[in-house]
Amino acid sequence: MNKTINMIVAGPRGKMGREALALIERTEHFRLVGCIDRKNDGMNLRDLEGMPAFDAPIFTDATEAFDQVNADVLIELTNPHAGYHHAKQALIHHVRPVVGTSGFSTDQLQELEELSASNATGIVIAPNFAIGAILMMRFAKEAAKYFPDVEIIEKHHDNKLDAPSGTAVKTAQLIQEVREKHKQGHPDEIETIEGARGADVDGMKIHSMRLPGFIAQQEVVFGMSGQTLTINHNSADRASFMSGVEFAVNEVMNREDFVYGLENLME
Ligand SMILES: NC(=O)C1=CN([C@@H]2O[C@H](COP(=O)(O)OP(=O)(O)OC[C@H]3O[C@@H](n4cnc5c(N)ncnc54)[C@H](OP(=O)(O)O)[C@@H]3O)[C@@H](O)[C@H]2O)C=CC1
Ligand SMILES: O=C(O)C1=N[C@H](C(=O)O)C[C@H](O)C1
Repeated sequence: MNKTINMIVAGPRGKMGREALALIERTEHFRLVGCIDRKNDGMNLRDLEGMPAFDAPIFTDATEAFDQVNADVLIELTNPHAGYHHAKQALIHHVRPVVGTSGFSTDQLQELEELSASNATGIVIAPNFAIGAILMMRFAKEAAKYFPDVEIIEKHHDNKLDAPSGTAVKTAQLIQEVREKHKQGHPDEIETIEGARGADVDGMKIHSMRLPGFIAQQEVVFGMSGQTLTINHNSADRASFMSGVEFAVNEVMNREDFVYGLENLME
């Protein structure tokens, strides 16, 4: 039998937070001990339509939450500003964060890595929890060894705060490990409208679409003379992320280090 894992969820009323609460409810050894929300308007989680009936306390202050509740893991699903603060407070209190929130800067990631080391507390930051997205990134890295010209097109719902997506940034970083820096396209190309060629990472391009109707989709398009190769991943619902959240929570319990990307926890 698995040991019970006590959890705090940050962002419980959000689209991902709600899925995380449902995951906790259906997983025998997961237990919700608290939530961190932006506001506490007296509304209990059980008052919200479609939410599992938990009695866990809701905190608006992360420090207070970690001081008052005995938690093993923080599931962080808010926004880059709040998420960074929550993850930091969790590490300071020796609570292991599992972070889905995207949009952290390189400096913030480094600070969290240092804090994880100085507190000997594990943290998993997953730019994408969906197994298909992890495989898309792995296949893209493999393909980049043979196709050095590549552009990433990510498509998300129009409530997304960060661009490019965490997944696109991570994909570009994995490709960077095998691709030599070089400028793509015509050497003399000019943008007649600024931004037309997208964001630039060592000469490869990232394009971010934001439209209602999308949840999360990414295409990694490779090209060489006479052929193109497209690797496409689509999350059609947010439940697609939850097996990855479950996996990360179980794994982080055995870690005392900083892990950036679920692929680092897979064989
Ligand atoms: N790694 C992955 O696989 C995935 C990651 N994500 C990422 O997860 C994050 C959440 O996404 P999503 O659920 O779609 O976003 P939502 O906007 O639906 O939810 C975010 C929630 O966080 C709350 N919130 C905002 N500020 C704070 C705060 N200071 N303290 C506590 N709660 C706060 C919001 O409250 P309010 O509405 O009142 O502001 C809202 O309920 C994003 O960064 C997204 O990119 C999303 C999908 C998959
Ligand atoms: O905001 C989202 O929705 C998503 N965010 C993550 C990202 O930035 O890559 C993961 C997934 O794409 C959904």
